Amino acid sequence: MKVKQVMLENPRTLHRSKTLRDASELYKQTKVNCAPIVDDENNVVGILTVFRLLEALEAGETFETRVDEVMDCNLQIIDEDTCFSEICHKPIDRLVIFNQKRKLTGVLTRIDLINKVHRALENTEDKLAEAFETNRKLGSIIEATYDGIIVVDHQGVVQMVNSSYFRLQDSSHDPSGRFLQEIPLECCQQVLAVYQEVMQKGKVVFARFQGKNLIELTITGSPILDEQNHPVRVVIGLRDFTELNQLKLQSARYSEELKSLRFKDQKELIFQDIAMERVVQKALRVAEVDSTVLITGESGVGKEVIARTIHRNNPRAEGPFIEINCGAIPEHLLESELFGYEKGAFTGANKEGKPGMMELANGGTLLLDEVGDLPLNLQVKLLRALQEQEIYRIGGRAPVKLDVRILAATNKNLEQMIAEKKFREDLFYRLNVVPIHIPPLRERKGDIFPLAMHFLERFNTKYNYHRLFSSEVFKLFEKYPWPGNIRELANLVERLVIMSEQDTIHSDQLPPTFFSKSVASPLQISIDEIIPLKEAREQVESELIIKAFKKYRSLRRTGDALGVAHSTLLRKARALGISYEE
Ligand SMILES: Nc1ncnc2c1ncn2[C@@H]1O[C@H](COP(=O)(O)OP(=O)(O)OP(=O)(O)O)[C@@H](O)[C@H]1O
Repeated sequence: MKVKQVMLENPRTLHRSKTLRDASELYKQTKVNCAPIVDDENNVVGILTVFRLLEALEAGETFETRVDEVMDCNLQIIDEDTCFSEICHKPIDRLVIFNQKRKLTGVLTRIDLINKVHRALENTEDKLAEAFETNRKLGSIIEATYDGIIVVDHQGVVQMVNSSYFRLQDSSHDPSGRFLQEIPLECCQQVLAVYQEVMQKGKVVFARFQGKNLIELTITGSPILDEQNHPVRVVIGLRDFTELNQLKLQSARYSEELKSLRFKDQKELIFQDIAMERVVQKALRVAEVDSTVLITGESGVGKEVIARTIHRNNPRAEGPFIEINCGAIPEHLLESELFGYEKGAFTGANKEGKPGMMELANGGTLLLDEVGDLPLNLQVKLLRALQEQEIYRIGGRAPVKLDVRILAATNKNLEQMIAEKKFREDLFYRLNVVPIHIPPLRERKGDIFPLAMHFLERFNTKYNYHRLFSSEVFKLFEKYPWPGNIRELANLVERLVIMSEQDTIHSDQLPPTFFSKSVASPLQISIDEIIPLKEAREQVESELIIKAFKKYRSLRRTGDALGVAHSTLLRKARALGISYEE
């Protein structure tokens, strides 16, 4: 502290001819207790303190006495930049302070000094209290930090640790005061290496530590530098990822459990065979994203069921699931069904116009079932819609934005159709982003029993029966090739439940196809002449359909017997020119 910081600045002076009365007036006015006395040239010639004035009065002087008669001439002259510690032993009453140009700038009196020191003390106390509070706050922040903290000095001695540190240490012993290499931590060597590197480089250093039992730490060393930028202390932070890893593991386990619960929750999706389990796993995986999926498999294997499973497990699950059967809608209506139309687009159109299935599926999923039956001109339009993510209604000019997840299903061999130029290759690749093939029921025999039981329970509940299958029935079920797949199985079980006269359903109630040779060996067809395969197929199909129509006289039962969906049956009959009356 310099003298100029504690002196009384620019004191009022008294001319040496002034009296003690003038001096006492000056003290009263300026509330000071001393005054430098100057001569005609304004040189300081003495100093008169209150104490000296009182002494003079006591000794018999009067208020009319001149100040230069009683002033103290033994002046102590000090430079204002002198350190206070150098002058504090001198008689303070008499200090007159000059600046470097020898100009009077202040006086130092005892009372002023006491006041100043008192104020400075008060100030220091406030600052100390502030520092104490900041220290306390910093301390509690360090304590509250989840990371373990070790502060190490430049000699490698631990100065302090926070309480989080003890989570990582095997014992509760405070390592403060010990050398860093002695701290009881599994990662002690790595901590030491970090400390040494920080001390060398004076920069922040990171390291990773992988211990036993999923223990994983990030070690950070940060230097505290002195004024010459040399590290004097190192703050080491230990961030523990162990719990995070455990949580990750736990959450992975939960999500696995959730997945298997979801498996079980697919009430409409019964499976036990490993082949089908793979299909379902693939479907659930692809459900997490929005890729286009092409589901293939024979009629009735469950393509639509898998499509619904994908939708239900997709973030779009709350959105609509719209299915359009491209094979069941007459060609001239299909376009307006798919894309919709504006009012007055064509004769017979709804006056208000109508949104198409693609538009209705916005925010959800669109299943293009029997996509192989899509006429070529619509294949082009569909491809454009999928690429542009927008459609035009028939007669509409403004595009409608699409946000639809597309699933397509078919029982046709699209690759063969491409070769025959009946299906566009570019559309095929656009749809076949993720292929899912569902094997026929005869190739996943493990599903026959659970499916049969599932349908038995469903129809028992529906019709309020308590039917059971005899064991021979299951044996025959397993041998049967199920050309109509699960649809055929479901229909058969429903029929057996209704038609059976007793609760146990025996094998003799099964249709003759279950006992025909064809089950064991392929059908014998006699061939008289060589004809093109396509023609032969059409002949066989048409004979079979006519025969089955005659026998069953019901579209549904005919379909069941031939193992095809009604829509497929109708389409085939139409294509072969077979008229059908129930
Ligand atoms: N795994 C399954 N669990 C329970 N029911 C199933 C399963 N797979 C299919 N089904 C049922 O079988 C019937 C036929 O299934 P789906 O319509 O999904 O077959 P598809 O392959 O789409 O047939 P198509 O090619 O004729 O359209 C439906 O009634 C469906 O509920």
